[in-house]
Amino acid sequence: MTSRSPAGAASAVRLDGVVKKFGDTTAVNELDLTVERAQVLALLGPNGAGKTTTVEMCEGFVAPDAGTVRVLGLDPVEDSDALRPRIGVMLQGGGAYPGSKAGEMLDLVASYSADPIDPAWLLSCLGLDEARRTPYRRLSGGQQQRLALACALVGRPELVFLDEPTAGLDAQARLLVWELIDALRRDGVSVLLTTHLMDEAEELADEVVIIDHGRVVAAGTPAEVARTGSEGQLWLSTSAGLDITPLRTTLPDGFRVGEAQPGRYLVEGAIDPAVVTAAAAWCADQGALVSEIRVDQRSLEDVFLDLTGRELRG
Ligand SMILES: Nc1ncnc2c1ncn2[C@@H]1O[C@H](COP(=O)(O)OP(=O)(O)OP(=O)(O)O)[C@@H](O)[C@H]1O
Repeated sequence: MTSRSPAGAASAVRLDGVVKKFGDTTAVNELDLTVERAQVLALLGPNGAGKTTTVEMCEGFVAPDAGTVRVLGLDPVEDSDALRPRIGVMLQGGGAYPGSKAGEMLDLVASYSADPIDPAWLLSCLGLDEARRTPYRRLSGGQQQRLALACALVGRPELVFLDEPTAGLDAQARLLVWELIDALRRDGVSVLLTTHLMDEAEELADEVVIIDHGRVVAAGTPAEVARTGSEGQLWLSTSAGLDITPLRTTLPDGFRVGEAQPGRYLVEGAIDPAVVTAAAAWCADQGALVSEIRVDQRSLEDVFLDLTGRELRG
């Protein structure tokens, strides 16, 4: 991935050749990853792929065995005091005192920040007005999740780490969190999120990185990743009996072209905009009018399963 940060500004997150081992297990293996400023990057991978370990290294909770980790240009372990006020961390159920009330908890986290967002306003944004005086242990799972998000955001961070931010939320709360993440990006906040939900990555992420066994197996925009290594299909409906040789000759090696049914032509291969243009031009050259062009898209989930396998992970 190329650096697209403004001149002088470090990327929000940059990992180069990062390795982390736990005994015989290599959780993260020569990982390179960049989150640009004001970008949402979704880190995807099956269970045990190394997502949490990667994020924990960025947060400074775990030190890498090799390679470099830079967050807002700083070393998250060495420079943790300088970094802490500038980042937001959403912990899964962690760090809470079970007896303390939701409002008190958020007020406490806000008190650590020089310029916090108004906690009452944030609770209201996240639909937690009524939960303000509720002890943490009495909050529903979805309310605890939204409170964790509020705690990550109350200090106006430049960069937020969100670990499965919508896991266990109902459809309404999920939409609310998606809108909030989108608003953060518009405000220039960078977001590194992990998720198991492909539609969440497709909806929110500027960049998607799929990791498996601690290595990157695909990276790019959701649309780019959905095209990764995939065979696509282009269907053209037009006059029957056209000469397909010119189209075959125009397309690079590896494409298959045929008339599947009279007047319905199928092109198989790595379909991109240039292939669609070539197919339309081929029809025009033969004086044939196209009544329909359809590209069968593969989903991010199809590609994810192709790359990481379909068997269950422990
Ligand atoms: N503290 C630890 N001690 C020993 N092994 C660990 C430790 N933390 C992680 N691992 C191992 O490292 C590998 C990567 O784990 P990690 O939690 O980073 O994966 P993940 O992608 O976040 O998985 P999940 O989607 O299940 O949360 C796994 O094999 C895990 O068992």
